[in-house]
Amino acid sequence: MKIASIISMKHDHMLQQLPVGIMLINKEDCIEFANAMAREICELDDDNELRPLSEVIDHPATINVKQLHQHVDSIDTIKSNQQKILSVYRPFFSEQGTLTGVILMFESLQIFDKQVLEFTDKKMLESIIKESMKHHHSDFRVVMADNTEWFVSQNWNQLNEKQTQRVDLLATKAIHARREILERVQISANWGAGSLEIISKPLWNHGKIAGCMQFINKNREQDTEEELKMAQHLIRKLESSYRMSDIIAASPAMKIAKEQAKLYANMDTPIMIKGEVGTGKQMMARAIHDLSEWRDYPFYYVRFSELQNALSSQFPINQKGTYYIYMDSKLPQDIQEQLLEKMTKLPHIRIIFGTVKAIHSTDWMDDLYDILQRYVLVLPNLKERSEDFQPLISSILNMLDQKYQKKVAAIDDQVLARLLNQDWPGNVMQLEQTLENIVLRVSFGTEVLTMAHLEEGVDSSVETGTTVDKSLQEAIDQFEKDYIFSALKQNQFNKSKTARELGVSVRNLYYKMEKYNMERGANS
Ligand SMILES: Nc1ncnc2c1ncn2[C@@H]1O[C@H](COP(=O)(O)OP(=O)(O)OP(=O)(O)O)[C@@H](O)[C@H]1O
Repeated sequence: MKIASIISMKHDHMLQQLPVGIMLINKEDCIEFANAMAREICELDDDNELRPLSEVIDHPATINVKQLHQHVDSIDTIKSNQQKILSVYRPFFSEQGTLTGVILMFESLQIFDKQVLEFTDKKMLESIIKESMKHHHSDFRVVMADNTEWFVSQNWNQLNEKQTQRVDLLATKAIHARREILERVQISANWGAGSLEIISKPLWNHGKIAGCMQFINKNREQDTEEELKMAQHLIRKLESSYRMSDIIAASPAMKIAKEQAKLYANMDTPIMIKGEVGTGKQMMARAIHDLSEWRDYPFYYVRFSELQNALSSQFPINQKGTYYIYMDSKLPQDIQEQLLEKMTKLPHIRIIFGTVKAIHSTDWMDDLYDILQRYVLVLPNLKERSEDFQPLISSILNMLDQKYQKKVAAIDDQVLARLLNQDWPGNVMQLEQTLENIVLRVSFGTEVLTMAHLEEGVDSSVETGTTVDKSLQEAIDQFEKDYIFSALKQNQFNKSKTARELGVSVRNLYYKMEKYNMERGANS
C-alpha cells in the first residue's frame, strides 16, 4: 500500500502547514509526497512525486534506515543548489508492523542556525532574569512579540481568568504602544486584601520590539486607601455613564426590552434582568437607575456571594439608592429572610436583580420567589440581535477611538458577515474585546477593518498617515509585508505566481512569509 494513502487526506493539510520539510519515501526510495516546505527547500516542482530521492539529495540515508529499522540523523546536501539541510530519517511501519517506507524530515541549515542564534539570545536573557529574580519580589513574566509566553515566574499563575485576560491585553498594548504601561487592578481572593499593580514594559532587541516584560506587585494594606479613592472615582464615572439613550436597540427584541425598562424605571418594585454573560444586564440596570426617582442616589453593585458572607449587623443593603444584585450563587435561607425583610421594610431602596441562570422555585422562599418572577426583563443574546450588530460595532469603534486614537471607523461587509455568523458566548462584551484586540494591532491610519485584519490579527493595510511612530526599518518591514500580502491576495495565494510577479524566488517568498507571520495557503 502507498504510504501517502496511509497518511490520510485529513493529515495532508497539517503536513503542508508544518514549518519543516517533510517527504514520504517509499520502499523503492522514490518520493511519494513532499510538503510545501520540502518542495521549497529542494526547489521541486509540484509534479515531483515518485521521483527517486537520490536525484534530489546527495547520498540519502534511506538504505541505513531500512536495514536498521532505526532513525538516522544526518546533514545532507541538496543536489540542485548545494544547500545543506539537517535531516532526520525515520522508518515508517504499517499497522501490521511491516516497514512501508521512510519519513524524511528536514530543515534548512541556514534557518536552523538563525533559530539557534535566537535561542542563545533567549538563554542569556533567561539567566539574567533568573538572577534579577533573586533580588526582586515581584512576580513577573516575559511575553514575546508574537504573544507567546516565554517565561513565567512561580506565582504568576495565581491570577484569575479575568485578571489574566486583562494582563494579556496590557502586554499587547505595551508592545504596540512601545511604552511602559502601569495599571492597578481590583484584588482577587487568592492574593489577600489590597491591590495589584501591573507594570508592562516593552523589551527591545537590536532596536526592535522583541516582546514585553510584565511585573505584578502586590500592594496590600498601605494601598487600600488609595485604591478606595480610585474605586470611588471609577464608580462615580460609571454611574454617570449609562443612560437609556446609550443602549443600542435596533433589533425588535432589544426595542421591547428597552421599552419595558422605561416602564419599570417609573415603578418602585424589584426587577429581575435575565440574560447571558455580557448581554448588558448591568448597563440596563444603570440606565433604569438613571431614569428612576433614585437617580440622585448611589448605584450599588452587590453579589449574592457577598451577601452570604455578610453578618446581619452589617448587611450591605440599607442605604438609600439602587442595588443591582448579581445572582452569582444560591442564597441560604437565613440570608433570603434578611433580604426579604430589607425589601419589604425599607422603601428607600430599589432592588434590581441580574441573573444568567434560570430561577428554580425549589431554591427560594415562596415570597421571594414570587417577587423574583413578577417583573422580569429578558435581554436577548447577541446572536439574536443581528440588527444591533452594525450600530454596536460603530459605537464600540467610536469608544475605542477615544481610548486609543486609532481612528478605525468601520468594518467592511465581509467582516460584518463573518461576525454575524460567528458564535458569541460572551455576547456584546466579547464583541467589544474582539474589536479592541484587532484595533490595538492595526497600524495608525487604518480606517476600515478588513478580513485580513480579522483573520491574521495583524495589520495588512498600507500605512497612509504621515505620523512617524516607527523606526525606518520597521516602516520598511511594514511596507514589504503589506506589499507581499496584496500580491499574494491578487494571485489567490499561489506562491509560485506571486514569487514570479515580485521577481523573487519561491524560497525567498516563503522566507518572507515566515518572517511576517503570514499563513501558508494549501494551494502552494
Ligand atoms: N445594547 C447595548 N448597547 C450598548 N452597549 C451594550 C449593549 N449591550 C451590552 N453593551 C455593552 O456590553 C458590555 C457588557 O455589558 P454588561 O457588563 O452590562 O453585561 P452583563 O450582562 O452585566 O455581564 P455579566 O453577566 O458578565 O455581568 C458593556 O460594555 C456594555 O456597554
